[in-house]
Amino acid sequence: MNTSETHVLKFGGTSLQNPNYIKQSTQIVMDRTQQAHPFVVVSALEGVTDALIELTKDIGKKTDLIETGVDNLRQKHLTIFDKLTDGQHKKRNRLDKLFDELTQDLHKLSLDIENKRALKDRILSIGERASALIFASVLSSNGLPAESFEAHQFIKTDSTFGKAKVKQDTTRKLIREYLQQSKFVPVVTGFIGSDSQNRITTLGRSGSDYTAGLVADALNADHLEIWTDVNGVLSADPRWVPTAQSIKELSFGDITELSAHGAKVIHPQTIRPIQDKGTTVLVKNSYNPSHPGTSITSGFESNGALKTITVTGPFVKLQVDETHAFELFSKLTEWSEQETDSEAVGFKTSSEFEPARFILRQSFFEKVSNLLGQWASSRDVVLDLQSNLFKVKKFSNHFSDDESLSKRIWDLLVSNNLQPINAERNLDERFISFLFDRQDAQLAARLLNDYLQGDQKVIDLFVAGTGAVGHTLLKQLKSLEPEGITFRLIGACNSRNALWQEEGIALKNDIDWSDSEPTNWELLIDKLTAPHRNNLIFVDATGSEEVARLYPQLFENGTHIVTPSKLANTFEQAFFDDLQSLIKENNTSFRYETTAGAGLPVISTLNELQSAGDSITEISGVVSGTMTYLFNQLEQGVPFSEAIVDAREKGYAEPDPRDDLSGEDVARKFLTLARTLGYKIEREQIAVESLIPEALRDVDKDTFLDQLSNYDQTWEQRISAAQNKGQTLRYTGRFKDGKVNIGIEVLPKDSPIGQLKGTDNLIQIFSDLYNQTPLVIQGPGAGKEVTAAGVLADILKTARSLS
Ligand SMILES: NC(=O)C1=CN([C@@H]2O[C@H](COP(=O)(O)OP(=O)(O)OC[C@H]3O[C@@H](n4cnc5c(N)ncnc54)[C@H](OP(=O)(O)O)[C@@H]3O)[C@@H](O)[C@H]2O)C=CC1
Ligand SMILES: N[C@@H](CC=O)C(=O)O
Repeated sequence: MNTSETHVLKFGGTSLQNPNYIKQSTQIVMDRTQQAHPFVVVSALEGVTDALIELTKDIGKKTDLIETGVDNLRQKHLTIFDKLTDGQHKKRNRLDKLFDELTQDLHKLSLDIENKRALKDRILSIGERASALIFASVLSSNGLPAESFEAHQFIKTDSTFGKAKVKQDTTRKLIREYLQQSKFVPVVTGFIGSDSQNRITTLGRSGSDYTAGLVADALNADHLEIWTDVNGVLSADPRWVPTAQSIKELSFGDITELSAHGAKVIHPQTIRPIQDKGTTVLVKNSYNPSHPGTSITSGFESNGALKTITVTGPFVKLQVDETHAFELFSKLTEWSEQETDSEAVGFKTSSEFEPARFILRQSFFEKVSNLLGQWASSRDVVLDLQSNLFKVKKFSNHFSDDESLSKRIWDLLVSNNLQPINAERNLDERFISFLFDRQDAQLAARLLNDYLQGDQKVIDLFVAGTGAVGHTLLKQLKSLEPEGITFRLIGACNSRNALWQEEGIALKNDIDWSDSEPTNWELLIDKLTAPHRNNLIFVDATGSEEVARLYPQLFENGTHIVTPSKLANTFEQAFFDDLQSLIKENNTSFRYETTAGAGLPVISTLNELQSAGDSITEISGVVSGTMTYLFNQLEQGVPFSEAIVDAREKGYAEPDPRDDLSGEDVARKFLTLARTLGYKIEREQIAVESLIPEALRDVDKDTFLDQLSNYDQTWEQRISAAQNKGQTLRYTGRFKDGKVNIGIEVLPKDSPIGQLKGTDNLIQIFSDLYNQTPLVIQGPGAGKEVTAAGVLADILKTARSLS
């Protein structure tokens, strides 16, 4: 063991939630011995302190539940012990005995024969005492001799049970005496101490962090490491802000301030014992030990870059009539002096002559409501009462030197229709705080967090349709790292399953549908149009009419849409017009580049020519990849029926290949192009030559595919006839003078269109500027890869246009 450095590693309950996590945490300690002398501090196993608190509640009325409650805890600990150790009998007996002790203490508590508060602390201490025993035994069983220490032997406190104050000098001396001499790796119980009469005390919730700080101080540790279940200190609580990011570095001042203002990172006292030392504090993720986490040092100067949001609550906003305002103010002042929670009471106005407004912690409000009840017997005193409110606080060192920062924050909230119920700005303490109801608090926290990430924009995506195009798109998205943009896939669905994960679905090759629900568009639309949505791009890769008909609802809610589906633009003209108005009114965007020519830049070229003042006079050529593929296959002797099935299997043909063969797909493309240019045309006005044999026009898809081979010979003859004359068949379309014509053309094999290969499209654009020779766009016009890439390009353009 290299003892040149001393590292104190504290493992919280989340790092000790089951045998696998305990094993992982002990492995971290074992690996550390290569580099330093480790001292371990542990919390109780996850959920155990809560279970102990629950057992103590109303104990007098439920003594019959003591045995079962204790037995559950005993079994939980012994099972883990047996699973992870090589059966160290003495330690197992000690563990077992702890639960006998617990039973006796719970009975004593029910009989009310001893100081209740002291008894409760002793009961709560069982969690840490049991976990330290297990942790040390696991280390020893794996070849690293370790010894558990009960910290009440050396952490000396006053007798404030539940939140005892530590006597730091005595504690420091005793920790050194006990731990420095240990030949083994010490595993210390967090959270507990003892008073001058050696009665066990506790240091308050999350007090194990504080224990670790005290141990680090006494041992002059080089590192104090807090091991938890997230990648260090995050920019916000991920339950409020799923995009919260890990902060690389913080100063001691930053962390103390954040902890005091509700960031549940580490116990506010943790840093105090070591703040004048050179100890580096690291907050790390025991599930992801290679992540650097957050480093907190006394020397670090955050220089205003403290990018953090906290959300605290719930609060109550109370306004009383002026006759009672002063009395309530005095009473609250008196009560708040005894409160350790700095946010229990907030005053807004407090003059004798006007209604006063108070913002109170909801739990504290109970005290106040009794008083109001007494007053209410004489008259109505409560003028306004709002509950379930939350404070969103943004921290920055820059409020004092950058006046525009708070204005920018206000503008951000206002532009998202967020009106705080109350706002406070506190220059000295470096934060600005807004009070909202729960829903607005969530949106505000997300907006502020995303804004604070500076250039990094967070864009939510929902992908409907995970077939050929949708699935390929998700694969392409996985390997994309666009500068300044983080895409968060909040949902995806196909016709069977819908998966929704507000915090973002992990982008893997295939979506894991195990937590999905059956697809239900009514429910999905409710979620997609929830009022707090911001910067959401809905991608429709379904080709489904049901989905395309939902666009108006999405646009109305400010959602942006990207789609390769030709449907929405080709329903009745009135629907198209309606979409255009909604897009304008709601300042949203609609990108559908891949609906004509797949990945080829056809629509953007038309838009650019028009916006440059050019006037388009004709669009003609081949816009069906499947048709080019089909004719080329036929020329190589592949039967008609096989070529169609093959085109679908390769992902060129539409979900229903009859849409290609009927010419419907080409009609939709020309209709889209014409409407994009501003022409008003109904689908019925377009003449289309269908390749579907008369007899198969009204049969279902399976019968159609079954009977297609009956027509193989006819097509073989038609193709050879053309080939014999040096000609070829191509399916073309022309839009000119407001009219569209679509059908088969017989062309010389060596003409530009006759030479098309694979799934090529060739689109000629004639305009005032391109009036002699057309502007020609040529390339593959079908296929999942090129189409998905085109959809991705539209997503990126949309994302870049959003603020
Ligand atoms: N393939 C190409 O080359 C090009 C395709 N496009 C267009 O892209 C779109 C998708 O084509 P492609 O990927 O080939 O088609 P697929 O048939 O391979 O995929 C369609 C997907 O949409 C899902 N779906 C269908 N209806 C619904 C519904 N009502 N609700 C939810 N999901 C639904 C299907 O679910 P399930 O998996 O359960 O069946 C499937 O996952 C079409 O509009 C097509 O015109 C555009 C340009 C080129
Ligand atoms: N089925 C279509 C796909 C692209 O829009 C085609 O073959 O062109």
